[in-house]
Amino acid sequence: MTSSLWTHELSARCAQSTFWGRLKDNERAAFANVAKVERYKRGMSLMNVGDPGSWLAVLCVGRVRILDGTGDRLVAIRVPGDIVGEQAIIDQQRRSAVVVADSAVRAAQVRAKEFERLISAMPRLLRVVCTVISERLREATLANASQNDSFTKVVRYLVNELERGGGLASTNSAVHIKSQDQLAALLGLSRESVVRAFRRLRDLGVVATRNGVVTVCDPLRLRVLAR
Ligand SMILES: Nc1ncnc2c1ncn2[C@@H]1O[C@@H]2COP(=O)(O)O[C@H]2[C@H]1O
Repeated sequence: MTSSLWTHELSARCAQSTFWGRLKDNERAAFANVAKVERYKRGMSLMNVGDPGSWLAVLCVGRVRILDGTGDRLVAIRVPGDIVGEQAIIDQQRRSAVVVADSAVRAAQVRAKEFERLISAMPRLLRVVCTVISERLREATLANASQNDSFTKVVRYLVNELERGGGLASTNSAVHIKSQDQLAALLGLSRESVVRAFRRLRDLGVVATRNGVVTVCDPLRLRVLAR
């Protein structure tokens, strides 16, 4: 695949909140210029905990699971436009997690040295990497603080409803709730905590709410928040 083809397709499809979605055209072109697209079959490992990190990648096609050191716990799911393997390049430590292809994957890989050159020439790239890492930290803080609290209950309720309807994988699936009062009663929560949970989910860009219909805009992120 020529670089102009994959960059064009990825730019058209990826979410604005991803690493690639945040880049300017000239930054995308510079990245693509030094990247090599590699293919992985479902189940193949891209990275293992403890490996030295000599490259990072932007996912072009497919999705990957991020698993913790035991290889058992799902930490995150990354989708086209997301960057993986950036931590070992930034802090020059070993790989922090296992990265496994969850489908057929294509990833545009850039070697550490090339990436160093890119960020020297285009320092904003480093800021974009920092933004992505900062968002991840925020999510982790939120997930930690909210284990088994009202937020998690609301998130898990939405995940269950989507799974029942078979819609977890697709974006913009709808969950119908009669009212926030009734949902609060169903989950044994106060109305205020349900309102707060939906506000957080809207702020994170995970759901939109309107007239008793909850539209799940980012089902993968919802799944990760439910863990
Ligand atoms: N909590 C997380 N959320 C999303 N991605 C992660 C998380 N932890 C590790 N990763 C990714 O998994 C990669 C494993 O290799 P690195 O440590 O180089 O870089 C890591 C990140 O790109």
